Amino acid sequence: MEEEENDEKAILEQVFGPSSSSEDESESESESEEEEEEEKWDWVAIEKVKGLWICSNFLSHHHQNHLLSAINSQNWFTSTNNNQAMCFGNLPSWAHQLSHLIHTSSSSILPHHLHSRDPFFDQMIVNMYLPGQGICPHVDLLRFQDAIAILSLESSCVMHFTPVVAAADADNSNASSVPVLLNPGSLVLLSGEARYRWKHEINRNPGFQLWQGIELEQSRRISITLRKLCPDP
Ligand SMILES: O=C(O)CCC(=O)C(=O)O
Ligand SMILES: [Fe+2]
Repeated sequence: MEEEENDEKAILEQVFGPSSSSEDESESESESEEEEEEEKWDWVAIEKVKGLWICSNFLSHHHQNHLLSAINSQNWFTSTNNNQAMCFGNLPSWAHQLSHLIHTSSSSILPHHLHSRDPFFDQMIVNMYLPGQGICPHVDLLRFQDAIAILSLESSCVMHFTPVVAAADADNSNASSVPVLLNPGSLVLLSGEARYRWKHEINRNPGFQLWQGIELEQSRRISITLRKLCPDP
């Protein structure tokens, strides 16, 4: 167990630098200590959606900032008409290391046949959403294997999951929609039913981003989706 924790720490340091390094001058010592705490990953199963897990504290503020700097240095979103970047096969080193980190953290929640595949992920989409922008209900393409990870950065949002097979009573379809809060630094993992039998959606139109009755304030949101392609037929 202790060995596993050391392993996690080593990976985090490799990816983001030592957590004690204070690149952000405004970061106080007590905040750094808090972030050390945050490196313990708490996976929570979303009960109604089998195979859906969230870790709200997957990355500390410090590590989110490192990741955002790495994304910014790719210059993907400097032009206003570009809001998506895709990589196949050769992921940038920071994404490769993020994949490694997700792999390490998910050993107890993913079925063995998914956790043991190599490479764990070989495809990445980075999406940039301005306030009001989201993604329509969908199931990810079947060209991707099971087990999909989505990391959120910058702005919180609510992702809704709805069953692919709609409830017989159409009026009741809202009742079976399951909201999940994706805060910055959170990671969701979808496998099995969550990946194949539920659609996911982010509606950031005014009035739709409600969490516990309160409308979330929106700013730019960046997400990193990691998946693995199916082998060629
Ligand atoms: O941006 C997100 O959080 C979700 C992205 C997504 O579902 C997709 O690219 O298939
Ligand atoms: Fe998706």
